[in-house]
Amino acid sequence: MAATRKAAIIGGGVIGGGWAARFLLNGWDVAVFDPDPEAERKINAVLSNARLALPALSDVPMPPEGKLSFASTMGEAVEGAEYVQESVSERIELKKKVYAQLQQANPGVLIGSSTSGFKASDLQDGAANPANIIVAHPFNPVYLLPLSEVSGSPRNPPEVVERTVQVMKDIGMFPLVIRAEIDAFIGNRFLEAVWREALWMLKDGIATTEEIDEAIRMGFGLRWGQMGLFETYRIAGGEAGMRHFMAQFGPALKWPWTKLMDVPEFNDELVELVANQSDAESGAYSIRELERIRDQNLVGFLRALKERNWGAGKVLRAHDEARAAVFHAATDTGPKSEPLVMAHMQVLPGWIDYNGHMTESRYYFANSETVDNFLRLIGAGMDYVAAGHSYYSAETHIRHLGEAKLGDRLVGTLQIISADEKRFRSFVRIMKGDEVVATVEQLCLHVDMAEGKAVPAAPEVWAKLKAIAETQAGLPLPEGAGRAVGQKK
Ligand SMILES: NC(=O)C1=CN([C@@H]2O[C@H](COP(=O)(O)OP(=O)(O)OC[C@H]3O[C@@H](n4cnc5c(N)ncnc54)[C@H](O)[C@@H]3O)[C@@H](O)[C@H]2O)C=CC1
Ligand SMILES: C[N+](C)(C)CC(=O)CC(=O)[O-]
Repeated sequence: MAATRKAAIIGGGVIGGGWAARFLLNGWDVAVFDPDPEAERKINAVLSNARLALPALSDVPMPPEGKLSFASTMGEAVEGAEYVQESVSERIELKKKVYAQLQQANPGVLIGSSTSGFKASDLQDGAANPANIIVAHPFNPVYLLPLSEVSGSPRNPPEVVERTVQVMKDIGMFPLVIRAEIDAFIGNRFLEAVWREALWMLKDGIATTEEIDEAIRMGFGLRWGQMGLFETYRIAGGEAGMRHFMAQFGPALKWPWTKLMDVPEFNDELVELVANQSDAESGAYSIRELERIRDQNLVGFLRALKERNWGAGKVLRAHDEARAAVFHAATDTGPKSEPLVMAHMQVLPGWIDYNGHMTESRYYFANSETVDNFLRLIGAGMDYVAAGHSYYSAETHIRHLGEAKLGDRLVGTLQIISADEKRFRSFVRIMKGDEVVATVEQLCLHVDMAEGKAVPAAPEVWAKLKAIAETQAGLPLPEGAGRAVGQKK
């Protein structure tokens, strides 16, 4: 087992709480330092929401959750930490003071800042070790949205950028390295333009907060989340693509379509206008309720992207694959005279039914995971299928013996009861610790997929299957094997 990694989160507000949840749910220990006496309560509230949302994006077991602690000093928080995410309020003098204390306590530690707009050079000025301070700007909610804008200065050696990128990847984020230092990076420069336009429209009485939100969520907001700006406009150019789009809409750059050159005056009147309309639009919900609604919408959206291996969905798949490799490494790799450990699984949020238990179809899925890994082991994995042969299930009997609930970790073991060149009969136990929660007995036939009929397996596949069957031949017939539905014991 690899040693648990530790991150220190300095500042436990909206963003620090989100980072804490992402690190913890990815198996890191987290120490938070925040002088606010309410910080612990707030972080735990964010964490409860994150526990409902982030695991719902995963199709492989989550790593065991890391330990959360609240440090009484910054030195205590950063002790033994591999990485610090600074998330204190957006005031440069405060951030610099924090870096001085952190670097005094742990001079070599890598510090990523959540700043929404300060350049790395500005944050580094006057620091004892400027090379180790870099921007890692996230988007809210940090535990669901993968983007982290990694922005360094010439004072950051390439290894610091690379280490930051690696930490972000290790917690399932998409690190976007910004190639030139600019205020507010890419995301906020863009959002600021949209924000300014929206404030003008409010101030000029053109639209309400609700109407502006509807314009986004009923239309272009849905496009941006899956294709961004340029890919969307490329399609808007029709078959002639981007060039036609530019020819048609380029002249609009000179038309009065935007007020971006001006900034509305930021005064109490503007604040009241925005805040009152926002209360009228969304005040019926508490912030935590809105967060949960937002999270569940994002989970559905992200899962759709994951299904299609597109955009942010690609990042989710890659993160699953990296974690799956850890669990695959803990499965058996050869014959053994006891049931083979073939799959590690976790009851994830999407697996639960209205009774609060693992839903029926997931028992079949748990068997498939176990048998599919077994097929890979005997050389009948995806390459074999692509070459035209596969094992098809012909008969399956599931017995439900115990309960599996949200978060439970399950292991699938497989025993071969009988096998020949054309078929095998397997007996899978779905285990929760020492308890058998289900058994799945199955007959699989080896099939020529083009012919659609059972044929002998390739000699090398049969040799591996036979070796396992022979090694397990001395095992007693499992209790329950061969039972009919409803049969008395
Ligand atoms: N709220 C947002 O949407 C986003 C904010 N950010 C950035 O994240 C950072 C934090 O912002 P939020 O979480 O929104 O603010 P926040 O106001 O929710 O939290 C800031 C926290 O810092 C704590 N703090 C103040 N002085 C401290 C000190 N000396 N040591 C430790 N903690 C201290 C405060 O008690 C507070 O809990 C800012 O740099 C902000 O620009 C980045 C992305 C999005
Ligand atoms: C409003 N904001 C500048 C703090 C926003 C961000 O920095 C990113 C986000 O989550 O939109």
